[in-house]
Amino acid sequence: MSQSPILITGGGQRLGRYCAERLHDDGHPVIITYRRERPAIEALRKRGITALYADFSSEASILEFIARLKSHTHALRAIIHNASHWQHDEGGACGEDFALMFQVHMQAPYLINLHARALLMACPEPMRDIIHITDYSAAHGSQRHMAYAATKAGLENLTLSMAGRFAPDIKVNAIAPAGIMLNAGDGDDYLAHLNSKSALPAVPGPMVIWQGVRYLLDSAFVTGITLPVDGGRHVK
Ligand SMILES: NC(=O)C1=CN([C@@H]2O[C@H](COP(=O)(O)OP(=O)(O)OC[C@H]3O[C@@H](n4cnc5c(N)ncnc54)[C@H](OP(=O)(O)O)[C@@H]3O)[C@@H](O)[C@H]2O)C=CC1
Ligand SMILES: Nc1nc2c(c(=O)[nH]1)N=C([C@H](O)[C@@H](O)CO)CN2
Repeated sequence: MSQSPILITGGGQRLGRYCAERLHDDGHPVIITYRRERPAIEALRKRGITALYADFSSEASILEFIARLKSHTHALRAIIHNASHWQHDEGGACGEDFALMFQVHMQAPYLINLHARALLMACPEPMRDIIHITDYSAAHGSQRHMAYAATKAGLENLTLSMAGRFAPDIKVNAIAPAGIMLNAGDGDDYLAHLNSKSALPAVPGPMVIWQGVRYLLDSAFVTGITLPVDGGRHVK
């Protein structure tokens, strides 16, 4: 059983919440970050999961979160960067949206990994992990989500740099999902559109991401990879 907590950002809903709950079920102490207080956050607290407020929209707010994290724990078993702002490019170039996605997808993982490295090194367990949740579009582009895909590509590149810099003490890997969960308002047409893009047509839900997280946490000989969890889009 893990004694040092696992931090997962954006753990208040959807994929992050599902993985936070499974990690807790597996006996890991879990810390999630959230921005908006709501019943789901209280429900996680009632399960024994720690919820820390974090807004990754500026360097100052990222550093403020890191300071609170360090006052909350002296060690971490793993950091899972799941938080994300998903914004399309429609309506013309919007620099503010690009800047926000840079902050959330690149600057927050960069600063948290560098500043929290000592917390991972203080973990007495044999393995320590950083996992970046990126996106299929990081390696393939997206005509409707160009800024989103570009900032996820930056996170994917950070995986390579930090895997080399943090080895052998800390493993650094990424998971690149595609079409995992629908959003409110997604209709049958969009579901059919998603299924048409995959060799394995399905919108599987968060279990498949949890399986990837568990694999990476348990694998002592894997670092610097991006694990595609996308239904085989690249072979379609
Ligand atoms: N869902 C899917 O099918 C796919 C998902 N992915 C990736 O998987 C991960 C999880 O996806 P999903 O669960 O749908 O994600 P969500 O869109 O539900 O976002 C996850 C969390 O990110 C947090 N967040 C957003 N902006 C900020 C910010 N500025 N500061 C701090 N936290 C922020 C939110 O916290 P709060 O709610 O507390 O405000 C939110 O709960 C993401 O990285 C996503 O890009 C990739 C491909 C497919
Ligand atoms: N932060 C988010 N990123 C992404 C989401 C999401 O809901 N939040 N969704 C996708 C999927 O491609 C979705 O459109 C189909 O499941 C991509 N990234």
